[in-house]
Amino acid sequence: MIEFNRVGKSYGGVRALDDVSFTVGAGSITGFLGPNGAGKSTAMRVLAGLSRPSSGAATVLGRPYAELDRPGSQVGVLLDASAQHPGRTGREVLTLGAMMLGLPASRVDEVLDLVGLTGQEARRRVGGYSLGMRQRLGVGHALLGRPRVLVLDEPANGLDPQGIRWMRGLLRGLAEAGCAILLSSHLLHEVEQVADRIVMIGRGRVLAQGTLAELGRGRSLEQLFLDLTATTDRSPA
Ligand SMILES: Nc1ncnc2c1ncn2[C@@H]1O[C@H](COP(=O)(O)OP(=O)(O)OP(=O)(O)O)[C@@H](O)[C@H]1O
Repeated sequence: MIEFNRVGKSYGGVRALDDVSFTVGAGSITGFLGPNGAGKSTAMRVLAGLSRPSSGAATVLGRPYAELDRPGSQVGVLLDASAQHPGRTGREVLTLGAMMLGLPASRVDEVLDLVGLTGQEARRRVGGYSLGMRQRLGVGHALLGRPRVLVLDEPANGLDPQGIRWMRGLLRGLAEAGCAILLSSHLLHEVEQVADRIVMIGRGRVLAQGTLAELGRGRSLEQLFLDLTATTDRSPA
């Protein structure tokens, strides 16, 4: 459902992605890991059509994002939970999103319920939201069109323990319903619990991919991460 095929991306002399290939299938959650500056957000931006690859191709449901019919209904994207207009209320953000997708207003209430934002919270301006509330709103925005593919950049960042548990249940439920989920996170313990597969990158290159059992061979995800990234610098060449 998600496919990176030899994707490269350069910014001037900086090689942010170098020959990146992996897939995410229906009904599975892939944890996308790597140190700061490894290229995770760049890869997700390329996948969501916000940035052009310098080489190779990233496709969703067999096509580049920009060529999808009604992409917002097929692919849910959360790249920056703080990107929402601070002057709008949570309900306004979701209502505008629903209008863009041609969805009934009732979907806004369903989504608020799904992400655990109360009616009172939804009436507040996003500028006054905590990071955790913004994450819930961002996930809700991504889920509006009941997409089959989800691309989430650090959605658990800023959530409290209850929020993290809620997110885990939500993502597992979506995957069980057939959704393909690409999830970046620095919360390794969380990824360990929720992801079926791991793709680890460093300096823009895929360092390892597979199930944790295949890759870890008894090591925790944290130890695997530290072992694999010990030999790579944080930033691209
Ligand atoms: N618009 C840009 N212009 C120039 N360089 C960029 C741009 N976007 C990203 N980079 C560089 O590309 C590299 C990869 O950055 P990216 O944000 O994708 O990493 P990341 O793995 O998401 O990091 P983090 O875990 O810190 O979010 C970094 O060296 C970054 O400085």
